Amino acid sequence: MSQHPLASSLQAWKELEQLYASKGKQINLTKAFKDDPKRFETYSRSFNSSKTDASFLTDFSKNLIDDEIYKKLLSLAKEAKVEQQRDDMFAGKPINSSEGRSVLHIALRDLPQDFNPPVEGVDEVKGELEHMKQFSEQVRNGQWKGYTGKQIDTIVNIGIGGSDLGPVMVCEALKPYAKRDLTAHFVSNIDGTHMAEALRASNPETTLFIVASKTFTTQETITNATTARDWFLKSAGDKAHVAKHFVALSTNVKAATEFGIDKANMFKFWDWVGGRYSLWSAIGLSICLVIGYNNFEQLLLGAHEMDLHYKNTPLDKNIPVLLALFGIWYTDFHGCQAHMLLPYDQYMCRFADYFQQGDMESNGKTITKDGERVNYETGPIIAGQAGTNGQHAFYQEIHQGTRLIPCDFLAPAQSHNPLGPHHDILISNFLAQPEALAFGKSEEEVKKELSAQDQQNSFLVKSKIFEGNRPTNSIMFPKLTPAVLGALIAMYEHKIATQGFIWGINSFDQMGVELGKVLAKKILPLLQGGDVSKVDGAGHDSSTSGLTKYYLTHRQK
Ligand SMILES: O=P(O)(O)OC[C@H]1O[C@H](O)[C@@H](O)[C@@H](O)[C@@H]1O
Repeated sequence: MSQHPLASSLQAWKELEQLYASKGKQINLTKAFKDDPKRFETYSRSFNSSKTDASFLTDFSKNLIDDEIYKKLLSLAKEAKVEQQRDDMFAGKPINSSEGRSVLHIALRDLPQDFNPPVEGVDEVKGELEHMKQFSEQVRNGQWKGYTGKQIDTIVNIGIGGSDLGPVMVCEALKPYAKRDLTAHFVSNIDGTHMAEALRASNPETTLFIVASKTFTTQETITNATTARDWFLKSAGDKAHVAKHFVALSTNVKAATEFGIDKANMFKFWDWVGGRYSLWSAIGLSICLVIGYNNFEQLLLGAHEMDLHYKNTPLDKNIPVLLALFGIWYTDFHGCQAHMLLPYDQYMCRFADYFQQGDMESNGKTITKDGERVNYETGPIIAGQAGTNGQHAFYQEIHQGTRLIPCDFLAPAQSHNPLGPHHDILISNFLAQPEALAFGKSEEEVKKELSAQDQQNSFLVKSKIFEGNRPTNSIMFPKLTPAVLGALIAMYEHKIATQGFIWGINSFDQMGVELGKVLAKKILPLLQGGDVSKVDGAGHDSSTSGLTKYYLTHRQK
């Protein structure tokens, strides 16, 4: 028997197809809630941690499920051997099979050493954390001085993808814990504008550049870092000063050394840390600098508590597993294409961007680990925005569009900025949207609100109807603390992993980002050569050649 069979060949999958056809698509949430006054109790789950302040409530009751479907989804997880695959991950087995690597971001936050996978490098985690602690404390308390003896007041994190999105998202989410007199810029894009704007706002005497790249070969990051170093040396002159102003976060010590970074200023991690799972590693240095090491440690500990929950909780109470299963129910049986992440917390405004990479780069795959092409959908399109901005932008389609778009709503009970009536108003929206999505507004209700004349206008009446039955998960936590954020991130990481386990795909490589990079490297010499007459013979299709010629004739001379 194959190790990673197509999910569609599993018995539970086939039974779910039948359940979808016989009743799944007709589940009516209004009726379901009326029939079962305890539906909220039945389908909500709590996460509590004894060692940190991380806790939250997840309400799954507004999903298009009944008891039979719910149980069948759990059987799907069992039959797909989710527990075995999860345990293999925690044990350090090389589950990233295309690259022959373990997947051990859980080891980066295993401070109490509960898992201790026997993999090379795991025993170095504590030492690297200690290095990050010492360095970040020196910078924050002003002991670390720039080349003219001044304290650092600006940091520029240079990285892209996983070496950017995590630090950006967390620094934004935990701003209430930030050292406010330390300005942090995050430069990712190869577009020179990104670096130019950061440099414009920085002083070479007081700026620390953090070059964050797992491979230390990424074109954007190396180009941006080189530009930053040139800019710095224009003022500092002597190359010896680079050591005070440039540090590297990488698994590639050799390439970082070649770039000119002092060994003492390198923070390393290991090939078993995926880029999009790396904020817990040295890649989190900018987070330590901004919020302080102790808060960073709380973030790790909160995530670790979620790791324990994922590892040790039976499937029917296992929050990441349930999120994964409901997601599969929509993606593969209801045919949903997208999934929205909607945090009602301004500080979480980059959360959906972060998990856009986390989910789409992990599960946007078509080939199972056995090399077969899947005959079902895998990872959904992830998007979202902080509430209530999204309500005034794209919620129209979620409420009344032709597509079913499942959403996760997240919100804190307490605000870091309790300002007049704001938080109650915010939360009233957080509560109202899932209610509106689930229960809608019937023709009868619409008519009651209209004048006798308007009631005759069938277009108007129909336009105001909300069909309802649009599924949501709601997640509430007391306050957005570092440990709560850590647990929430880990929860989604494990949701993504669980879905990948069920779909039989490898969620931990990213071969799909390679081809475009290779082609860009082939095209670049044509652009740098600047000879329009050479374009047609360069072996590109007529569209690429036509666009290249347009660029060469219109670009800056
Ligand atoms: O940290 P690096 O090596 O610079 O990679 C940056 C990014 O590059 C690619 O787009 C992918 O591999 C991402 O997963 C990664 O996060």
